[in-house]
Amino acid sequence: MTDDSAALGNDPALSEPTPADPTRFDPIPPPDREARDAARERGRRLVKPAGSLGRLELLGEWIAGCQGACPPRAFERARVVVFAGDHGIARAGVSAYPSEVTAQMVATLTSGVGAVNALARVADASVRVVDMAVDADTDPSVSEHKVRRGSGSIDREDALTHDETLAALAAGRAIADAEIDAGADLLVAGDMGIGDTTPATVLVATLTDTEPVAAVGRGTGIDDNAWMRKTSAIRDAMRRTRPVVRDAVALLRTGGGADLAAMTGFLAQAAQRRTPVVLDGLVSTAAALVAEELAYGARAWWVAGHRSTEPSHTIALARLGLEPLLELDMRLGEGTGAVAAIPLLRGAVATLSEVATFEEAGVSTRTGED
Ligand SMILES: O=C(O)c1ccc[n+]([C@@H]2O[C@H](COP(=O)([O-])O)[C@@H](O)[C@H]2O)c1
Ligand SMILES: Cc1cc2nc[nH]c2cc1C
Repeated sequence: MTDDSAALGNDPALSEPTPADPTRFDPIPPPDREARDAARERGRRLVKPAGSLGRLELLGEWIAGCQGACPPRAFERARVVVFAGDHGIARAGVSAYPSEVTAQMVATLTSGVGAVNALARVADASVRVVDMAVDADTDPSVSEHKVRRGSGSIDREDALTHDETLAALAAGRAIADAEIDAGADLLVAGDMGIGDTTPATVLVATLTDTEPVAAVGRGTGIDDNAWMRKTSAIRDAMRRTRPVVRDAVALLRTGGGADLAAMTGFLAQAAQRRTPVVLDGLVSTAAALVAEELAYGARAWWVAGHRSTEPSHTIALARLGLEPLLELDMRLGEGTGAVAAIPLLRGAVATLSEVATFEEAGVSTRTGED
């Protein structure tokens, strides 16, 4: 949810499915200004002191703009897609956990017993897991879009080939299309991948020209020795990513991974299809930063669910101009921070649609007003 909302047209033809070239986007339409203004006006008439619901009011206005409707409708199908992948850089000792956890967690999340599954049930959202590059054989129900087993070790080689990068971007876009066509009206991109905070930090630090030491974080909870290895890995990877900073596809190829590329396509395509997204932590926000490079204006369709403890998450949010809804010191990924915020979005819709106006309730308005 950003403040700028330059008025472009509202042409439904812009909501086309993914074209043959996965890097090409039509101009991203902004959310509907009229519906947003109508929501602001309606908010003023509701039976409460003006502005007293604080940022919940802005959230409701943003949702009204995304839906092009005032009052906004209750979300009917909130959907979390968890993008899973392994990263060669994990072999450099940059995580507190071994790579095999990725495949094990894919099975856990698919069985519905992970943290994101529990939070999603509370938020009335459903969860889908997709294996983009897990370094193991996973269930065919999740591996339809798999690009490879493990992305390259970005300190010394590309994460992906050019064709794999395009395939992952296209997969993310196709997944967004399929979810929206199936009725999804609110999307979350979650992540699961041991080592993935290293490439995510590389993408953010490269795009924001940040020094590795200012961007590096503790990920799954690394000790000081692993922190030094991770900082060196980020530094080495950035030697390879800096020269391609202006080329989003080359950036994903050199410093990203198949999961990050798919999330990038997913987030940009959601905006192309006028579907609001709740961003999660560092990894989804790093992909969002790249998606904004590919599809300028996409950020107007995203709200930040929370602020993770990762320093580069704060850096990425600042660059996108997004203020997170929650600050709970979460650092799990999977989409958990985004899903934790969904009840706030539901509350913003409910207040705009269910609260009576002063007139309806027969309550006196502010002193000095007619
Ligand atoms: O989203 C975040 O901000 C976040 C912060 C720290 C860790 N994670 C999760 O932990 C894993 C990556 O941590 P690491 O230390 O292995 O790079 C990966 O599965 C992420 O989903 C996620
Ligand atoms: C157990 C576990 C679960 C996770 N979920 C997201 N990242 C994770 C990392 C670990 C280690």
